[in-house]
Amino acid sequence: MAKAYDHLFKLLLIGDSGVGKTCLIIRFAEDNFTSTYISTIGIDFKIRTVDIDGKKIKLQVWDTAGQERFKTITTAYYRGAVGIILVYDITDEKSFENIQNWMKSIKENASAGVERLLIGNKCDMEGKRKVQRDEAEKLAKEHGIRFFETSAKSSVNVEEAFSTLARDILQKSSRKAAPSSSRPLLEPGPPRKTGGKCSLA
Ligand SMILES: Nc1nc2c(ncn2[C@@H]2O[C@H](COP(=O)(O)OP(=O)(O)OP(=O)(O)O)[C@@H](O)[C@H]2O)c(=O)[nH]1
Repeated sequence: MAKAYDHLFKLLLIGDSGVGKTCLIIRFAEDNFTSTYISTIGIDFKIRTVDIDGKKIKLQVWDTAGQERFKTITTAYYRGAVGIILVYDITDEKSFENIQNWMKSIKENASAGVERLLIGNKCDMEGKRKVQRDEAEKLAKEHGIRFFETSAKSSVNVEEAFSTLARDILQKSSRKAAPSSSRPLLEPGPPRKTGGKCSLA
C-alpha cells in the first residue's frame, strides 16, 4: 500500500504557561477553540497532514506544559523535534521577556539544526497589547528566525505559521539531500520575512 505521507516532521511548542500553545495546536489540528483554560500536564501531541509544495507532510505537533515544574519532562522531548515554535502572549510582557530563556533552553536541549519560529499569540486582544510588534520583529531578526502574530481564537495566521515552518524544514532537508554543489546547510538563507500583520486591530 502507498505510504500516506512523504515526510513526518515532529514539531514542538514551548513558551510560558497560558500563552495559548494548546489552543494554537487545537486550532491547527482541529480548527476549533475553547476559552476554558486547562493547563497542560507534562506533554501531549496532535497530528495533521498538510500538503506542502506537492508533498504530503505529516506533522506530529507536541504540546508542552509551560509550568516550570514540568521542565524536566518537557525538555526531554526537545531532541526529537525538527521544528520548535516559541510562543508568547502579546498581552503579557513577562511571557515575551522569557522568550530569551526558552531560546536558551533550545540551545541546551534541542538538536543543533532545529528550525525555530516565534509566535506572538492572542493578537485579537489589541486593546490589551503590551508587546509591540517591532520589538518582537527585532528579537526574531537577532535570532535569524521568522515571526508571526497569531490568534488561536480568531484563527489568524495559525495555518500560515505552521505551514511556513513545515516548508522551511522541507526545503532545508531537500538542500541537505542535494549534491554537494548545492548550498551548504549552514549557510544563511535568503532574508527572512515576518508574517503578515495581524488583521484584527
Ligand atoms: N483571546 C485569546 N485567548 C486565547 C488565545 N489562545 C489561547 N487563549 C486563552 O488563553 C488561555 C490559555 O490557553 P492554553 O492554550 O491552554 O495555554 P498554554 O500555553 O497551553 O498553557 P499551559 O498548558 O499551562 O502551558 C485559555 O483560556 C485560552 O482560551 C487567543 O488567540 N486569543
